[in-house]
Amino acid sequence: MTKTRNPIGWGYLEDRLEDKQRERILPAIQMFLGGELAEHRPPPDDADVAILRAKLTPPDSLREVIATDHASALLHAAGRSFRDLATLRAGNPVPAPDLVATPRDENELAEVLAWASDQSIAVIPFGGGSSVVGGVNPEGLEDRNGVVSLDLQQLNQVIEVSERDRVVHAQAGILGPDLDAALKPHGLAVRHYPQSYFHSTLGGWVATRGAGHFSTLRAKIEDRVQALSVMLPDGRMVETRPLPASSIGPDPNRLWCGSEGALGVIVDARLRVVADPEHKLSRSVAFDDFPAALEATRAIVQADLWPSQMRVLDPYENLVSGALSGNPGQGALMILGFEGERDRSRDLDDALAIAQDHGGRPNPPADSSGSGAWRDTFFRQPYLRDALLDYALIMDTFETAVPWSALPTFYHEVRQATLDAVNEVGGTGGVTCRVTHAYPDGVCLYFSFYAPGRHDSLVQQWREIRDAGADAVNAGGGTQSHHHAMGRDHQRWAREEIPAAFRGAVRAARQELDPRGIMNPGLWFDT
Ligand SMILES: Cc1cc2nc3c(=O)[nH]c(=O)nc-3n(C[C@H](O)[C@H](O)[C@H](O)COP(=O)(O)OP(=O)(O)OC[C@H]3O[C@@H](n4cnc5c(N)ncnc54)[C@H](O)[C@@H]3O)c2cc1C
Repeated sequence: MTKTRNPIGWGYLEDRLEDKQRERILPAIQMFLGGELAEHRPPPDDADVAILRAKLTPPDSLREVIATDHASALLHAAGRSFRDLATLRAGNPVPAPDLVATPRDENELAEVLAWASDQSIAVIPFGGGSSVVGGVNPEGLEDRNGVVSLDLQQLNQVIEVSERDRVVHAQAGILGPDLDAALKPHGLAVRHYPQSYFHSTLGGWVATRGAGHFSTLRAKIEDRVQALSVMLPDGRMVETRPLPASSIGPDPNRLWCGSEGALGVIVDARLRVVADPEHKLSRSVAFDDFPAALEATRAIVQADLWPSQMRVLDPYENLVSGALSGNPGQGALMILGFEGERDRSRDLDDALAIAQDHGGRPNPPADSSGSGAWRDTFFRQPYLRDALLDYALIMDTFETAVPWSALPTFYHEVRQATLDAVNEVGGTGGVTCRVTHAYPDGVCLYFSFYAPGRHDSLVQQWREIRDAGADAVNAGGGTQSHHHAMGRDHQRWAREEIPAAFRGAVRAARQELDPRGIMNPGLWFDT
């Protein structure tokens, strides 16, 4: 069955939470909130969401690949952050692309770019549209002659699977599950599972420097990019050489990893993949508190054990996510996963021993109260967020990374600043945190916050909380994003994070590759 993308919500319309599922969860939400939710207000009909756009006339030669209808423009008007979804429901006209181009091959892609260049029309590459940082939103582009959303979903072929090199070469618009399906017969897998796995693309992962399933070693997608093909706005193709490593100057792949559509269109990528693991093991470990669990995490990653997954929930996250699946957790919880071609039970035993040295209490292997329950909640969360938006619940996340030496102070300060803002805005609510990725020198902390909002001012309320969290991250020396990218939303803080000379170098690279400035303008250090 072909499913329909929800133009103003997460994922597919067919997979939305059913009323009875929502009703089952509401009491737990009310309990954690310690306050009342606003009245239920269903989302508007798509057709009633007003969009702002100019009228552009595409050349006849492109008519077959260009859509001008309201539904297409609406679907491409925003990513899928809380801000995006709340904005789409707010009742004000939303900036949208004037046209949506969906080229079917590289020739059509070149033609779209040539037309846009010629007419000084902004082009915003669009993979799955799951950006949570304002990466695909045509905002602040009123000075352009128009905006085209460049949907890459038709460039979705697997070009080659090299079993020998363990590399897949595929077009950028392919979705996560389709890439894995092509690898399965070869006994290979990407095993890159962002929470947006079903709705994000290879090109989007690379363009945002995303992260997924692996918590160590292969955490970031840029470490797995072997080579890229990028089309510049003048139609030139840049192809980097497939190499396992090189020291011939700065790495060209790294210029486009994280380029967020601003340095050309990633047309295809060669990605290092892994053998579909024969062995998978997981255990959860209970800790009295988060600092003890963090110390155990550090000791495990510094012991060269490289767990494939290492999620560490602070007590608030453990309580809330457990309760949503009917089993509230106490204290902090570490979820350890080891997978691979060989049996990794010895690594798991060593990691468990280290965890015990730090006060951890391993749960029995079959205990599903830890890992399984948490994973289910994780994948359903975006649909839950939509359902709770009907009650004006502010529910969002932000992620950062810091060195171990900044912890646990950084955690406490960012959490407290965010919690203060939550209480200021909603009168009640909560902030939770989990470790999602761990490195020998530091860790990625992923914060979630929730507060009761008001239907008429959700975006402003969200912004107050989000800004407080971002300010605290900045003050503590963390990055504004470990894997969600900069987008339009993080520019204010990114300016402080990135040295001025490097910002200048990026601007110069942009001038060289895109002299007319049509590629995703307004992003990065333009202003
Ligand atoms: C519920 C939810 C959960 C998420 N979980 C994760 C997670 O676990 N890990 C994670 O890393 N991210 C996560 N994200 C963020 C998002 O899914 C990632 O940033 C993802 O990599 C974006 O891929 P996409 O194909 O949807 O790209 P899009 O959202 O379409 O685009 C993202 C940016 O990349 C540019 N772009 C896209 N394709 C190309 C291309 N071919 N060439 C040049 N530029 C391009 C766009 O212009 C834009 O700036 C999540 C988002 C949501 C909504």
